[in-house]
Amino acid sequence: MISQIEKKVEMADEQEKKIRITGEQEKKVKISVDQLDFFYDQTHALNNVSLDIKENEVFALIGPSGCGKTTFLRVLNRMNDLIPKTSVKGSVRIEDQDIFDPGVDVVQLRKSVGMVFQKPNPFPISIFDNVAYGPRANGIKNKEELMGIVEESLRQASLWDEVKDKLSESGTSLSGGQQQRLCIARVAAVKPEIILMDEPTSALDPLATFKVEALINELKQNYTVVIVTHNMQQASRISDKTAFFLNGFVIEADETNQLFTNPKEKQTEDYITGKFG
Ligand SMILES: Nc1ncnc2c1ncn2[C@@H]1O[C@H](COP(=O)(O)OP(=O)(O)OP(=O)(O)O)[C@@H](O)[C@H]1O
Repeated sequence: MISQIEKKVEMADEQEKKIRITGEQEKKVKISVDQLDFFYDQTHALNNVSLDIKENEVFALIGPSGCGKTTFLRVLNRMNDLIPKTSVKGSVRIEDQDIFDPGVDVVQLRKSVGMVFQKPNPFPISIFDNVAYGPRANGIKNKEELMGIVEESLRQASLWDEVKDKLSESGTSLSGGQQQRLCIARVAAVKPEIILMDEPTSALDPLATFKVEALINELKQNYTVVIVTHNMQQASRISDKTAFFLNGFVIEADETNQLFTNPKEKQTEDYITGKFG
């Protein structure tokens, strides 16, 4: 009798394992980049880049200075459009939409692909107004609705408990790490699908870095996160996949664990073992 029960439990475990593995395989591709080239006038900053980034994963971009990581990140919400004499070839699709299609509403694109910068950049207005800024710009005026969005966004950014009693104080009065989490709340408030982060912890101390890393790990439940980092330990701590960039090329992209423990390319190995960079 006992062994029958044990067998049933075992079968149920197997079944669950199968479902989970199938679930993993069915993760949708959120961003599909195909043969992407990017130029700043004559500078060929990205060269034939093809990558798939899946939903609800943290995707890290690593590589030495000037290899194209930030350029790649900024292509994803067409921030580079703002720089004169730039040009792009190839395609970037977010789900079914080609983001370079002339019909694309770039303002809408930047709402669904939010960005967090290296240096925390809260507006010199209250904590509440910082987070409510985007929703207000989208036409939400109702005070209760705004309050709900502000609380939800600050909770998502793991900042609510620290600021709930001082929402009217200036965003710039917070510590660097809190300011960065405020910026993440500001992005979350417009309900993006993708969050781009350009070295979001490089201006923070170790404790603040730890908090933002923990937050990134939680954010992937609701968002796809693409993050540039100079810190390889950070990439290995927080990301599911990593792409190694060099001179505008993607040399290797793989599961983070695989890329750091068993890289396929010699250049990747040399970089992660500190032979150059
Ligand atoms: N606004 C710009 N105008 C002209 N060239 C640029 C501009 N931004 C970047 N570049 C050039 O494009 C190439 C890629 O730069 P990018 O900033 O994407 O590299 P990165 O890997 O993010 O570097 P870092 O790690 O130092 O931030 C470099 O040769 C850089 O000089």
